[in-house]
Amino acid sequence: MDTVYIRGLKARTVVGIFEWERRLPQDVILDIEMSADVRTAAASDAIADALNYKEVCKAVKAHVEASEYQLVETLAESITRLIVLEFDVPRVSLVLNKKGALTDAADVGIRIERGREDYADVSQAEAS
Ligand SMILES: Nc1nc2c(c(=O)[nH]1)N=C([C@H](O)[C@@H](O)CO)CN2
Repeated sequence: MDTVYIRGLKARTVVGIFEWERRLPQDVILDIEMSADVRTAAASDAIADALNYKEVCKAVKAHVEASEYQLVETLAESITRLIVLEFDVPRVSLVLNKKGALTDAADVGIRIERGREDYADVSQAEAS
């Protein structure tokens, strides 16, 4: 399987457990790797056959900026769910970097990997 990736996607959102974090939006930086078979797009040279990374960026940024989660875990899970279900991606790996959250650390965050099987119940419910 091939990979379509996005690195360093920046979005501003309310995320955190402290009172000041509920008031002040912060930047999160996302690195995303999506499994994809790129052979059809390579043969046709048509964007319609490709996993369009610009469309993924647009959808993820809009989703993150509208969200208000407490934990990076919840935010990360919601992003992988969106990518798998809305873009029909078999497997996605996400690094969510919450830069500036801790003064004594360069950055903190979370890395998760999810696949269609993780959201199988949702896919079935939406199909019926
Ligand atoms: N595993 C996690 N630990 C912490 C989180 C989190 O979302 N997941 N969040 C915080 C605070 O909001 C922090 O970002 C600001 O001090 C602390 N630990």
